[in-house]
Amino acid sequence: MSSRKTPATRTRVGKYELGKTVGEGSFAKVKFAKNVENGDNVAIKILDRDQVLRHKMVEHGVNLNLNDLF
Ligand SMILES: Nc1ncnc2c1ncn2[C@@H]1O[C@H](COP(=O)(O)OP(=O)(O)OP(=O)(O)O)[C@@H](O)[C@H]1O
Repeated sequence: MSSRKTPATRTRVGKYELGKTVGEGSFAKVKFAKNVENGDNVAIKILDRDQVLRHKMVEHGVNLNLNDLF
C-alpha cells in the first residue's frame, strides 16, 4: 500500500484558489487566496448573503451565490 497522500482538494473561484480563513467580521469571512494564473497572493472577502440582504447593504438584489461555497 502506498504512503503517498492525495493532495487536498482546493476550492476554486474563477482564477483564485481559496486557502485558509485569515479573519472574520460581522458580515464576511476573509480567506487567503492565490491567483493561479500569475501566482499572486490575495485576500478574498466572502460576504454572508443573508446578512447583506437582511441589513439592506445593497440597493438592488445581487445574485450572490458565495454561500454555496462553504
Ligand atoms: N486584506 C486583508 N488581508 C488580511 N486579512 C484581512 C484583510 N481584510 C480583512 N482581514 C481580516 O479579516 C477580518 C474580517 O474583516 P472584515 O472586513 O470582514 O471585518 P471587520 O471590518 O474587521 O469587522 P466588522 O465587519 O465586524 O466591522 C479582519 O479583522 C482581518 O483580521
